[in-house]
Amino acid sequence: MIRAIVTDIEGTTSDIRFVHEVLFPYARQHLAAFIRAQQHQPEVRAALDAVRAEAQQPDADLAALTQILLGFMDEDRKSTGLKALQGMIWRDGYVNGRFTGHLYPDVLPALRAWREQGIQLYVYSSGSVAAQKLLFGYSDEGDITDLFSGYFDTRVGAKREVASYRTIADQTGLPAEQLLFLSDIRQELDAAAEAGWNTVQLIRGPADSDSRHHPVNTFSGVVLA
Ligand SMILES: CSCCC(=O)C(=O)COP(=O)(O)O
Ligand SMILES: [Mg+2]
Repeated sequence: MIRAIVTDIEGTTSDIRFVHEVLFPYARQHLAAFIRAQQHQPEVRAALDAVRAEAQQPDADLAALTQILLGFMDEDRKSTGLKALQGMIWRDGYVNGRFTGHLYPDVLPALRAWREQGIQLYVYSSGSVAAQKLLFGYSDEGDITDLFSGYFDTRVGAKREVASYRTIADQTGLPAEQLLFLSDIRQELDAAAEAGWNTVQLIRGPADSDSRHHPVNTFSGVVLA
């Protein structure tokens, strides 16, 4: 019996185009000015140090860091330091009404129905936990963060690593067979399945013929065993 559902964001609850055509360009546009202005804030300093370590450039100055971060963005690298900075930059965009977090129309009714059935809901995304809370806090449908019991990001590990799903299971306090992961990416679902989780693949675009995961086009197609 499924007792908790963990959902991915990009391509699952929300359109990839919102992330790649709205969020990522906004972060790119504001990156240099943001790190120049906020470099002494402890959480910004920590993220910049993490980027220096990841890039193996311990002495990188702000100009070098900006180039490193733009390169990480170009390769859509799921760098924890980059993701932390993107989340901080997006805050202004959400708060000032420049954009709202995209939600497919089938998502909110399903999340509400699952909560009414007593199922716990969690988020697992490469976007930082702060960025996840912003997307759902300033979503197209308003603030829906009260639906979620917790949020996980790459600090528990990468989404294609089996160990990440074992860590999340430990943190929910539930056995793997009572957990369901929703994602559009086959390799993430493979890792979750190897950790013993149930999986369902969201197919918001073209079919994935190589996948062994149960495919659905919308959250309303998710059937809980
Ligand atoms: C929190 S929304 C931004 C998502 C993001 O930065 C990203 O890299 C997409 O990651 P996901 O794991 O949701 O595919
Ligand atoms: Mg995804």
